[in-house]
Amino acid sequence: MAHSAVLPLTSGSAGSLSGSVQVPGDKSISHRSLMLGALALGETEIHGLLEGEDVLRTAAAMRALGGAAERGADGVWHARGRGIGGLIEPADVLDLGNAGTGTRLLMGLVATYDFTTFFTGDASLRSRPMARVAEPLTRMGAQIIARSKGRPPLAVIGTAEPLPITYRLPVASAQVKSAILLAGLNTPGITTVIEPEPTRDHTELMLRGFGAELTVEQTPEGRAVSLRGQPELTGRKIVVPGDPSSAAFPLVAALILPGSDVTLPNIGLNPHRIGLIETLLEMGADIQILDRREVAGEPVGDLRVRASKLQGITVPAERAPSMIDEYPILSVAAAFAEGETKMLGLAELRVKESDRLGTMAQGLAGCGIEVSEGEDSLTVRGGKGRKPAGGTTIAVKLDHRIGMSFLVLGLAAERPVAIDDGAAIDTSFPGFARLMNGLGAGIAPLKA
Ligand SMILES: O=C(O)C1=C[C@@H](OP(=O)(O)O)[C@@H](O)[C@H](O)C1
Ligand SMILES: C=C(OP(=O)(O)O)C(=O)O
Repeated sequence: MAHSAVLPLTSGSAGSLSGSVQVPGDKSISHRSLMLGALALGETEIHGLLEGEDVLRTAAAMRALGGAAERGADGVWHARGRGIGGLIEPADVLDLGNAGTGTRLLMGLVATYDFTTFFTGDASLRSRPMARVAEPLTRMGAQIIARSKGRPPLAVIGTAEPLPITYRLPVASAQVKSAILLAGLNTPGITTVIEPEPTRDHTELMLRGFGAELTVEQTPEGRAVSLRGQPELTGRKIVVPGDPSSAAFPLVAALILPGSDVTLPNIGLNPHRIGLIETLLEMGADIQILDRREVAGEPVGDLRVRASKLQGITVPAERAPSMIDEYPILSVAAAFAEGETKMLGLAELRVKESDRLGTMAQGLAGCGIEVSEGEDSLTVRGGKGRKPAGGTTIAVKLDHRIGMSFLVLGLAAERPVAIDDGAAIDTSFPGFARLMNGLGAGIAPLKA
């Protein structure tokens, strides 16, 4: 899996979008299903796995740790494990590419094994803070040696005698929560994570589904998740729903292109993931949720989206964990709304694949949009009856969500918008340009 070649893309003014398209599988659920499937005894069958670069790196890492994770000719993935305690020391460095989730969750998974694992990734991953995971894992007995500020490359020296901990999350992060719970799998006794602000709970749902004993309790300090260590996990069937964070791009494109009517079937609607839908509905979006159902333990539904007049609103800080990856595309929607949209509580955006607050503010300004960047907030002033000017090239800094956001903006701007490199889009949304063009968009390679 070599890092892909640079791929400049451009998107120009499109008419309306119409049709029905299935977005790829959920990235969070895909990582977790490979990890738990390659730990559990017996076979885990995974339908609809996201075959994006980030997830393929996790599959390779699980194989290096002694598990099995293979794609069948029919597109169904099969994982098989050696049971809790059965992982083996990888013979080489694990290269997780662009994936923060893969890296942080795997750091937890290997921390309670008596061996050493080395991690690295691309330039974006090597700039991301891992101390937030290293700190609780150290309390459990592991040692982590990293570059300054906890950045990769790093080594996790696992412990042969792990200690269960009770840990209160200092930042709202499903990745940190999950890393501790996964470390707790090979730890005797009860490991507890307390989260003052609830974050996505796919790890909890899936651990239970594989047979672990896990309880969730509301305490004065927050939501306390407790896992009994050394469970016997057994393989199961997993059906991965469409990723709501990927659906966000065609969804917002349909809202801002007059006359559009798009259906996005089979989208995950976990309550900890739908902050964007909630926000857009408050802004006046015409989004219908059809045929709500439960598939393999996760809520799912079909979204029908029609072009809408949007109004600016204030998005409260407490909503951030349920739409943390959606602020780049929300800020594009805000550029087409009447009035001001204020997004609060965004400090975590500074430590994603790029500093998403800075990258969005700069890019929107470059497209002629009035925007102001606070330390942990972003305010976008849209409307005034004019389309954003566009007509610029955005440096995406290896950030898939920045790339896709500006390509969506270009569809509805006065002049085309280009991105310097769309290769990173494959990390979470392979086939993005093809899918968007199938709905009527005009996204194409940028000719030199
Ligand atoms: O647990 C996960 O799968 C994820 C959690 C979020 O990160 P944080 O936990 O750092 O907020 C999110 O940004 C990321 O894309 C996926
Ligand atoms: C932040 C993201 O992913 P990760 O942390 O896994 O790199 C994302 O997909 O927007």
